[in-house]
Amino acid sequence: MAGLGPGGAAEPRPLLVKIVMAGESCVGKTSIVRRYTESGSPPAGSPAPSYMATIGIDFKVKPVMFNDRRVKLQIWDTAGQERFHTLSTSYFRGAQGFVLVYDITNLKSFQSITMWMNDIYEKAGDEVDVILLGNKCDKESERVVPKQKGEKLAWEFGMPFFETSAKENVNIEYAFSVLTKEILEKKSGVLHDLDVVSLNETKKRTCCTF
Ligand SMILES: Nc1nc2c(ncn2[C@@H]2O[C@H](COP(=O)(O)OP(=O)(O)OP(=O)(O)O)[C@@H](O)[C@H]2O)c(=O)[nH]1
Repeated sequence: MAGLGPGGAAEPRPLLVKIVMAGESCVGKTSIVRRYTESGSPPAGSPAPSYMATIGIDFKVKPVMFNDRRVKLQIWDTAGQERFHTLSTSYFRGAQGFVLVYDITNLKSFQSITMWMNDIYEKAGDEVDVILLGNKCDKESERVVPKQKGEKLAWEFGMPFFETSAKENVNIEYAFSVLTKEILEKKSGVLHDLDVVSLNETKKRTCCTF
């Protein structure tokens, strides 16, 4: 149900948007979600934490405002390891948006993007909004995927593209704001209304790492 605003008027419920992170293992999906949703993330430039693979699935909620409307971004962080592929892609259904990530220092992660797009189309349909991120752009000396290649692939699929660094906090907030805008401008009519909840709330469900 709707809550009461400061003047006693009924406030519309927040909109729920389901976004799924996708891409190969170790490209930085969890780090990107943490950077975006956790105010306590290590300052840009901190040493990279040791890698802990996501096992199964995990989600966080990020409250944002869009055109004076409260929105809850429910961001699902899937495991990139091959052995979790069936489980991870089963969460693609019902998503309104995808953040598809490769690592600019890992050619295989870039070459797998077309396969991930096929999974997205198959499970979520071809109308869904997707953005492509070339992550770890702070590691310029180890780059093996030129920026132009990322731009070209994104252009072929008709999706926005950004190079990002979860470590240095480059383009993370901006990339999510572009995706949120695309989703809400196109699909606001079919998004779910939710009960009013605190906008400061950031929930974490299962976090299974080893
Ligand atoms: N230099 C640098 N390292 C990063 C960046 N993003 C992530 N890393 C590191 O890359 C490793 C893998 O990051 P994760 O976020 O766990 O990768 P993931 O894609 O979630 O991996 P899975 O859970 O296996 O799917 C970790 O050691 C991170 O600290 C970045 O932007 N720059």
